[in-house]
Amino acid sequence: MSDTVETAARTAPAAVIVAIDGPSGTGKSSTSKAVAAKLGLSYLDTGAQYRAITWWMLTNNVDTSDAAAVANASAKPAIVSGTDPLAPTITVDGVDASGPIRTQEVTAEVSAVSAVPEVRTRITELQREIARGAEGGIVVEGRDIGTTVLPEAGLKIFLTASPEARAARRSGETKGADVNATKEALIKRDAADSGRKTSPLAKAADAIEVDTTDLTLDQVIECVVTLVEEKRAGK
Ligand SMILES: Nc1ncnc2c1ncn2[C@@H]1O[C@H](COP(=O)(O)OP(=O)(O)OP(=O)(O)O)[C@@H](O)[C@H]1O
Ligand SMILES: Nc1ccn([C@H]2C[C@H](O)[C@@H](COP(=O)(O)O)O2)c(=O)n1
Repeated sequence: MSDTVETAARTAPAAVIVAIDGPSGTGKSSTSKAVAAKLGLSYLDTGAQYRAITWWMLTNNVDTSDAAAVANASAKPAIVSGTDPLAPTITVDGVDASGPIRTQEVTAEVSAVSAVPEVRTRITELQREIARGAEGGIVVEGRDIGTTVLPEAGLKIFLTASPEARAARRSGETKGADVNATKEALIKRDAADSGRKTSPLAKAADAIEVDTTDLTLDQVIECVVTLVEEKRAGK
């Protein structure tokens, strides 16, 4: 090994896999992106992948209430995720899907599609492949990352927040949205995601829970950055 390579190997922080799970609207995406950008890690939004496959089902007239039909079609779409935290991307069959996957229509159907075991197997394989390929480390956010997708993750965080705080945050994004209706929709989606048989939304036994109800986004980011740095330092 040359001196330069040896020095780089000694000084480069160890590649870490960070799993960030939690219910809807707890701040997983905002926190994960910011933490990954600050620490030079890759970033994977696994919810976007489930949304992408749901969008494909809807645009290809697959009945999303028919689990067998969804299972049969689950291998068809080519889903590609870009992992730069400053510009994450998602394409389906080569088409940019970042806008269409955020529609109400997709949000309403994504829990049903993501509960189908064949869909989970397919998307979980993609996620593991991406995490394995992220040589500098990665922050992966979702619902079952710490429990099922990457149980070997070096650091697992489970974000929570009260339904009221989460609804207020979401309503702030869509001006004029009814906070109570938003809250009911969040609670319904969490119940479906927690209640499904295959790898439900759950906190891993070794995850650190961070209640973000009374924290600003900056405070949550700082807290997670500190936890990653401590992990890298072997504390
Ligand atoms: N601690 C916080 N305080 C105030 N607002 C926050 C906080 N965390 C996140 N937000 C805001 O709440 C909204 C939802 O956050 P975000 O999309 O990161 O949540 P999420 O857990 O990824 O949600 P989902 O699972 O539905 O994708 C965003 O508008 C974000 O800016
Ligand atoms: N690891 C994951 C990530 C997401 N899902 C499902 C359940 C969510 O309701 C949906 C959309 O996720 P969001 O964009 O809101 O983070 O995708 C899942 O089952 N497992």
